[in-house]
Amino acid sequence: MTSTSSHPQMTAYLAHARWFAGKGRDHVVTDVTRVATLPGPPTVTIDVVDVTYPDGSTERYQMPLVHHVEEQHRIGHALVGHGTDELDPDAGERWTYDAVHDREAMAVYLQTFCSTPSGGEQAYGGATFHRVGDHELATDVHSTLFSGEQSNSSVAFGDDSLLKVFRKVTSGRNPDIEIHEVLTEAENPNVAALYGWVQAGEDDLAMLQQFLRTAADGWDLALSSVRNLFSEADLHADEVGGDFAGESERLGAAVADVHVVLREHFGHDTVDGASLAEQMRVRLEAQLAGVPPLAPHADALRRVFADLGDLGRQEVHRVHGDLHLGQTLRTARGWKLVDFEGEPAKPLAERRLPDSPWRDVAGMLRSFDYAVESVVKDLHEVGDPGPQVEYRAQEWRERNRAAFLHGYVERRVEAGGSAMTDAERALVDAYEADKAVYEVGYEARNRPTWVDIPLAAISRIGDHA
Ligand SMILES: Nc1ncnc2c1ncn2[C@@H]1O[C@H](COP(=O)(O)OP(=O)(O)O)[C@@H](O)[C@H]1O
Ligand SMILES: O=P(O)(O)O[C@H]1O[C@H](CO)[C@@H](O[C@H]2O[C@H](CO)[C@@H](O)[C@H](O)[C@H]2O)[C@H](O)[C@H]1O
Repeated sequence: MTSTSSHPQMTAYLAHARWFAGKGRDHVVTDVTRVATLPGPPTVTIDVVDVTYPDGSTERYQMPLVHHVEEQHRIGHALVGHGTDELDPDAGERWTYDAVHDREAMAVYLQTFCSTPSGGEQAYGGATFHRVGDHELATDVHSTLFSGEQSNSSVAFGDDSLLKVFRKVTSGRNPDIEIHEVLTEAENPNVAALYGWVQAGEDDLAMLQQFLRTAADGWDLALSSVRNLFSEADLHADEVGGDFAGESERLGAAVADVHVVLREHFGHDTVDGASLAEQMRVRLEAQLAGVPPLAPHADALRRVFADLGDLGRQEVHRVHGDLHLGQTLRTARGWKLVDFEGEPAKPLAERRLPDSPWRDVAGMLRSFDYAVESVVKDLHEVGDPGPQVEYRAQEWRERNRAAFLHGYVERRVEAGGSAMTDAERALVDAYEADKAVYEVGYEARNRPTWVDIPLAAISRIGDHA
């Protein structure tokens, strides 16, 4: 059922939603399609809205909605609209809210998953709920919306399961679900187990997975290690409390383990190394047009990619695609990787293509640089941290990058792969430059005060080119 009249309330709600990519641009919700009504009470619907921009481009977003007869003051911040619902006029006047903010609505989602048979599926209108494995979902629990929601909305059910509602609807299999399903079936210990998902036709709408109760964010852990080091400027990284190198090495092994499963399951191929270098050059040229701070480094970067030399054939397979410390969680049972959606800006079809595993490795290496430099940046805000801190920063960066790489390569060799070749080392260096180029664009758009971190890395690369 679709409504094509104007939707001013929905248009206004999107303008302030954190996950709405069109914030700050003129936009209008042109169509609303009701995909499903879930068995309540309260009445919960899954709507998909079409957003149109002045240049004629369109995007689709998912809006799980809860419709109450009475106003719900406790979730007033999530009010989408009040009045008669065009898609259900017989229901009379209702107060409609973004469902992820409402515990009663989330209990309906959970109940719907519970009544879906293990390993089976159940359809509600145009939405199909799927269950994976035999985990018995806890139902006597409260739901909590994660406050850091960015491109999606994540809701924890107690400390048992986690629902991730994908906001931007893109046609085709969502790589996060697809990869979690494969790694769960392979019993890989480095991800949260997949418990189920919601699908509408060809589109994946949401994913239910194991809640990692003992998880600590890898980015936060790395920052506290750096801060520890800086608090004792006379001590080396291996002498001061909070040394991270052991964790970095284990994280490298975890990434290698995940790569082994992805390679086996989705298959692998080889491509001419020169074509990977050419892709980096093309990405650079595309970024240069819209990101002025990159311009002074353009020639040095072009040289880095042009000088890659004869890399021979290089292996490609499915990878994470946007790996950094913020996508890692340290639990009591070791490291877990999250968010296999790939680079957010890329079209979905491209994110599912095989890619070089060294791209993920380079993403993590860049992240160790980010961790240390973001703490240095904080120190600069309160005065000059002095040369000793710069020296320690470099020490932390090199120590943890080396440990991660060692952990990765060693596990790869244990799994039957080869040691790192000179060509692969050159490829990792180039992927780091490539990622730093992407980061300059990302920071210029989202966090302009951070742009110096990838720019400084590019300058260092340029000095050696
Ligand atoms: N299975 C999980 N258990 C507990 N916390 C998780 C789990 N998966 C992700 N998280 C937390 O939720 C945050 C958002 O998850 P993520 O998959 O990166 O969503 P998004 O696509 O919105 O960025 C992560 O930074 C992580 O801290
Ligand atoms: O939103 P995603 O997590 O998919 O990734 C995007 O945002 C990241 C920032 O949160 C960005 O990562 C960059 O900043 C990180 C620190 O905040 C740092 O660890 C990464 O190395 C750095 O690339 C990521 O690139 C972007 O795709």
